[in-house]
Amino acid sequence: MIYTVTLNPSIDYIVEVEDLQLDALNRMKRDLKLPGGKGINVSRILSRLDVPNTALGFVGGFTGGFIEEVLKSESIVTDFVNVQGDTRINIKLKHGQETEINGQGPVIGSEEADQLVDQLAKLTPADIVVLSGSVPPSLGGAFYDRLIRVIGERGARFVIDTTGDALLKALPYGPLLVKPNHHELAELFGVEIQGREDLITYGRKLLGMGAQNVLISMAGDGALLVTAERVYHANVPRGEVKNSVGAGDSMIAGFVGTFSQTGDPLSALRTGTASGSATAFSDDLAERSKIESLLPQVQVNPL
Ligand SMILES: Nc1ncnc2c1ncn2[C@@H]1O[C@H](COP(=O)(O)OP(=O)(O)O)[C@@H](O)[C@H]1O
Ligand SMILES: O=P(O)(O)OC[C@H]1O[C@](O)(COP(=O)(O)O)[C@@H](O)[C@@H]1O
Repeated sequence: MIYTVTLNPSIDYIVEVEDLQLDALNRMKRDLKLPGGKGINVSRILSRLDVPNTALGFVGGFTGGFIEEVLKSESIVTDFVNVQGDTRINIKLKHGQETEINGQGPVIGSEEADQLVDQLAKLTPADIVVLSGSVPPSLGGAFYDRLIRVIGERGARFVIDTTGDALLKALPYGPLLVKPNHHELAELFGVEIQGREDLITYGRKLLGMGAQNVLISMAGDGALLVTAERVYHANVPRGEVKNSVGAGDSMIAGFVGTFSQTGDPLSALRTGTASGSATAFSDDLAERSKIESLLPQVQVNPL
């Protein structure tokens, strides 16, 4: 079974304006409220690809209720811990460019945190846990460490998609996959990345630090998969970009779903890339039909 963990879910409030004027009244051209948070996005795509999974994490208030309702309507299995405060609302402002303002999230108490840890204490070696997104400040910087130690004790595997220190601290535990985008990779090492060779160099550093597979996503330029054996490039299909929020999460879902079924990192890379692009070409996360229609256009080549 695949479990996704979203410590800090969100409603993604997507707002489109024609021409953003600062310090003035702007009127929305279009708006859309979607359940969000990285692990929740992974669960939605896994379910569309018919990969059994359960979404874990913390939800609260009317915003948390909205998320649970939408996931239920999509027949997604959830086992969230309920918290007192409201799940955050993240603003995704489209004004020719995409500007994002993400909230901090509600306070998570220590008993609530313990409940999530207890859920992971029931894992088996056949399970994969996808740990995705930021950690609410009230949980403290070491919370992922705590979860990863429990996952390790149970013999299960894990994927981690987060940034900075939380990601660096997870590497010695041997994550099955990490997926920084090219900007996050540069930030992680405090460097400027000039081209593909630099990306590969820093991708290999992550392997050396413990990751089993490093997937570097490059938005419209596709992705690189760095493994112990080789480096592969996947191109992106052609299409009109509508909303790239959740493209990275969709890529992780496509990769992990296929990898869990085939053990083959190359077909996982193809499905991951098609899933990421299918979401970038959709208003909400991609539908399965869109992912399948793009798959034939994705080619994976060794470098
Ligand atoms: N503009 C785009 N055109 C085509 N595919 C895209 C585009 N943006 C994202 N994707 C797809 O989604 C994947 C992840 O996107 P990316 O923006 O790199 O991740 P993140 O959302 O984590 O920043 C890319 O590798 C690609 O397959
Ligand atoms: O937990 P964070 O880092 O604040 O990110 C949460 C945001 O990331 C998203 O999951 C989208 O992530 P990606 O675009 O990287 O796939 C949104 O749904 C959500 O608003």
